[in-house]
Amino acid sequence: MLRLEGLEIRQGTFRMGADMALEQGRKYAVIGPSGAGKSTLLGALCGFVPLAQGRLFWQGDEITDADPGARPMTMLFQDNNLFPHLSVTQNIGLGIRPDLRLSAQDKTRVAQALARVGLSDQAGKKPGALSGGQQSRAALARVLVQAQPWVLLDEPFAALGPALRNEMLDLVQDLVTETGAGLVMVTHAPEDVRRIADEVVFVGSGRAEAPKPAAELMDNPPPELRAYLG
Ligand SMILES: Nc1ncnc2c1ncn2[C@@H]1O[C@H](COP(=O)(O)OP(=O)(O)OP(=O)(O)O)[C@@H](O)[C@H]1O
Repeated sequence: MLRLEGLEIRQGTFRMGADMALEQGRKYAVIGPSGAGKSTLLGALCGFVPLAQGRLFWQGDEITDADPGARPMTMLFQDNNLFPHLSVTQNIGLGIRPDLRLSAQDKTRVAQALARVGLSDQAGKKPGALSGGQQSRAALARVLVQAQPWVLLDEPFAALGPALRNEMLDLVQDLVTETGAGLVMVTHAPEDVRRIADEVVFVGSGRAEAPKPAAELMDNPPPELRAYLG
């Protein structure tokens, strides 16, 4: 369990609070108006945004001040964070060892991850030579080799068309189910929530609300969420 205990997060004059527990293996969608603090919340979980107050626990161990690399999570951003001068294989290898000194076993893991996302035949290419969907697949393969208990996605597929976005969401869903990872995904699209999320964290009015079951909440949204959904 990932426990957010009395968090206060500040970015300049912006402030938000969060107090909740996220259960291992569940899929959470983070939704709310633009500027409400969704990305800030993910940044705070990953250690990119410092906490002004409160404590963060993973499986009972405090990780409030842990370096981003020492936390039990991988973050995937919209731009996929692929290095343009490295091949797809090397980009994925970075998820195992930043110096790319990979053992035979590591190389096998990279090849398996590439196969799992359907990119074996693109392994030697640079990211610039891949389509948008293939770049997303490469980024997901890197998430896969990192094998962290939590995967955090910040509007990862917003630049893709609807059919491709659904394909990627289904792939994410399959990958987290296969690996038992938990998922926290920021999205603006209610249909994404229905497609993938078990629970919803609504961010608004300076607070990230504790998670609520997705189907129930989307069928019967409270006033603030109803106003956001339009
Ligand atoms: N580096 C920063 N310095 C100062 N203020 C910041 C910084 N980053 C974000 N903010 C402010 O924090 C608030 C929350 O921003 P955040 O990006 O988390 O919102 P969001 O809900 O993810 O929005 P969107 O849906 O538009 O991506 C905003 O008011 C923003 O202006």
